[in-house]
Amino acid sequence: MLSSVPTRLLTRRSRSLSPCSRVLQTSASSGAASQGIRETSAESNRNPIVSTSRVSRRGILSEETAGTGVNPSVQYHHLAPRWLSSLENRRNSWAALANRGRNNNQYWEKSGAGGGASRAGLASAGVLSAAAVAFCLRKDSDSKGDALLEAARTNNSQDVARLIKEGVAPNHRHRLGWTALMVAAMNRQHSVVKVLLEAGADPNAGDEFSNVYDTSREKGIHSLEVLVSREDEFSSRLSSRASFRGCTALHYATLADDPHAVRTLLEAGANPLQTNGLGHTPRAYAKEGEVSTVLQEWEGKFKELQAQREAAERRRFPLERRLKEHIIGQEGAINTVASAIRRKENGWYDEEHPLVFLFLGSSGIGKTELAKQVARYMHKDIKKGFIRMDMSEFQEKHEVAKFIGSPPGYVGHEEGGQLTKLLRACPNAVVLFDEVDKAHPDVLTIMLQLFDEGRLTDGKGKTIECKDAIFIMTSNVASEEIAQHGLQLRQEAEAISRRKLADNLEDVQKSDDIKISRQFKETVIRPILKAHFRRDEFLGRINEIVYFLPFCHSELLQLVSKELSFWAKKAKQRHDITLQWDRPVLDLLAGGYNLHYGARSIKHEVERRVVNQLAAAYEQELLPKGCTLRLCVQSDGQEERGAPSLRLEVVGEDSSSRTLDIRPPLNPEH
Ligand SMILES: Nc1ncnc2c1ncn2[C@@H]1O[C@H](COP(=O)(O)OP(=O)(O)OP(=O)(O)O)[C@@H](O)[C@H]1O
Repeated sequence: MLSSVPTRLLTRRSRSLSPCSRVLQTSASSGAASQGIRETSAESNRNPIVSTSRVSRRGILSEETAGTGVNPSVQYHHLAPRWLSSLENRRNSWAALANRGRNNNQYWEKSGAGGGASRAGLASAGVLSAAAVAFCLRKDSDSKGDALLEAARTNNSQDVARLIKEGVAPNHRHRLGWTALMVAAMNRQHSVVKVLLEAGADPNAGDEFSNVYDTSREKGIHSLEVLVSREDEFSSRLSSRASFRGCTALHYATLADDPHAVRTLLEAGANPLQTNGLGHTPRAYAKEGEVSTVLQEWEGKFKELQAQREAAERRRFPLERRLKEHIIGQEGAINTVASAIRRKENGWYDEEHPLVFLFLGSSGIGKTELAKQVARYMHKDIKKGFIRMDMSEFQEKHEVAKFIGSPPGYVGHEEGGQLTKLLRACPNAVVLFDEVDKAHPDVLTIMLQLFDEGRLTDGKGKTIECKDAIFIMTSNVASEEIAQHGLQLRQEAEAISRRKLADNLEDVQKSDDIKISRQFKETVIRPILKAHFRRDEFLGRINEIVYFLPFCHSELLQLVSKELSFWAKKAKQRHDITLQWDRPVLDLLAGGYNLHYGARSIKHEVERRVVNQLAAAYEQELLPKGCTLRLCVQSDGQEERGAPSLRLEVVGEDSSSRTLDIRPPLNPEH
C-alpha cells in the first residue's frame, strides 16, 4: 500500500504523526512549527474550569488556532486532499490502462521481448495501487448507515427521513465513533437536526472519536485515513489533536457557534451540564455571545429541573430505604444519618460547617459499611467520593506531615499530604476517619480546624474549601459499654413483648426496635469520650454521635442468609451448582456470632462450616456438574453431645437425596 504513497508525503507523515518522533522533533527543533505543536497540546489539555471559553475553543477548532503558529492539523488539512487526489489520479490512470489493455489485446501481443516483464510489473503495481486506494478510501459507502451520515452532512433531510424509515437507527455511528446528529450539528444542518431528533436520536450521546492519533491506534487504522475521514465525513474545522471523546451534539453545535441548533437540541432534552471526556461542558467551548447566553440560561433551568427530579426521587425512595437494602439492623444509626443528610439536602443546615458524625460501636457491626453507602448515595464516582483514612497511621506527632503534607524545605514537601491530595480531587467527598481515637492530639487539632472552618491548608500553603464534605469518624471507644447496654435493652424489650403477647396486647415491641436513652449517653458515654479526646470543643463540633448495637437473633439470621446467598451465587456462576438450605441451617450458623467480631464472625462461620465442605467435596470430585446441593443440620445422635453438624446432600431429579461422603480430614464437620 505504501508503494503508492509519494515518498515526500511518507516522510512528512512519519515525522509528524508518530507520537515518539513528534516528541523528538518538538524537543530537537526550536522553530515555529515545534512551538506550535507544544502550544496546541497544552491548549487541548487545559481544564475548562480555569480556562476561558475562548481558550478552550482555540484548542479545539483548527481554524481558530491558525493564528497561534504553525498548526499541524492545518498542515495535514492541506496534505490530505493532495494525497487523496494523487491516489485518485493513480487509480484513474490504472483503470484507463487496464481498459485499454482489455479493449486492445494487440497492444499486449505486439509488445517486444521485454513486454512480459513490463506487463507483470505494470499489473503488480496496479494491484498494489488499487489495494492502496481500496484501503485508504474505504468508506463503506454502500451501507445504509453511512448513507445516513452522508445525508446528515449534506443536509439531505429527505434522505435522512427515508433511511430512518427503512430501518437505519437514528443513533447509528460512523465506524470512527460519531453519530449523524453530531455531524448535522457541527455542519449547521438545521433541518437534519430536527428530523433526527424527531426520529429519536439521542442528543446526549457522546462521541467515541478521541483524536486522529488515538483513534488510529485504537481502531488499527492508518492515521492519515482517520484524518481524511474526520475531515471529509465530519468536519475539517476541528483540530486533529484535541480530544473529542464524550462530546455531544450540543458540544458540536456550540463549536459551530450555531444558536439555532443549540436551542433545538436543548429543547429536545440535550443536557447543557453534560461534560465530555476532558470534563468540559458545552459552554466551555462557546464564544461570548448568543450561544453562551442561551447555554447559561438553560444550565440554570436544568439545574433546577435536576434538583426537582432528585427531590422527587428522594421522596419516592427515601435514603433510609436505600441504606436498609445494604445494611442489616442498625435502624437507629441509619435513621440518625439519613435525617442529617436530609436536612443538608433540603437546605436546613448550617452551610458554614461540614457535617460531622462520630460512629461508635464494636467491631464488624456496619460502621464502615454505612459510611460507604452514604458515599455511594452522594457520589456517582465512589472512587473519588469516598476517602478512607486509617487514623492508626497518624499516632506520632511527626505523622501530621503525612496527613496534610510537609512545609517547604522538609522531606516529602513535594509529595503533599494523604488527606489534602484526596480532598483536593473531591472537596465534597465523604471522608471516613477510621479509629479516630488512635490519632495523635496534633492530628486532632487539624481535624478540629477542618470541622470548624470547613477548610484545610496543606503544607504548600494552599487552602482547600470543603464545607460540603461529610466527615465520619469511627471509634471502638466505649464499645463494650454500648454493647452491654444494647443487650440489656434488648432483653428488657423481649420480656415486655412476651408479657404483652401473653396478655394479648396489640402494641408488641419488636426486640430489634430499641433506643439508647439520653441519660445513658450523657452519664456513661460522654465522660468516656471526654476522658479520651480531652477536648470539649472537639466533641462540640460533632453534629451526631451515632450508636451501633449488637445484632439480635433475627438480624443474625439475615446476615447468615446474605452470606449463604453470596456463596450460592458463586457456586452457580463458577460450577453450575445450585445450593439450597432451610431455617435450621440459619439458626445453627447464627450460633457462631461473636459479639467482639460482629458480622465478620458470621462470615467466618459460613466459610468454616459450609464453604470448606463445598471445596473439599469439589476436590474429591463428589459434585456432579449442574447438581443441586442441600445443606442440612444433622442432629441424630449428636444432640447429646450438644454439637449438631452440617452435612451436604445431593438432591436427585426425583427429589431423593444422598448425603455426600466427604472424607476426613477434609470435612471440617467430622
Ligand atoms: N449491619 C450490617 N449489615 C450488613 N453487613 C454488615 C453489617 N455490619 C457489618 N457487615 C459486614 O461485615 C464486614 C465488616 O463490617 P464493617 O467494616 O462495616 O465493620 P465496622 O463496624 O466498621 O468494624 P471495624 O470497627 O472493625 O472497622 C463488612 O463486610 C460488612 O459488609
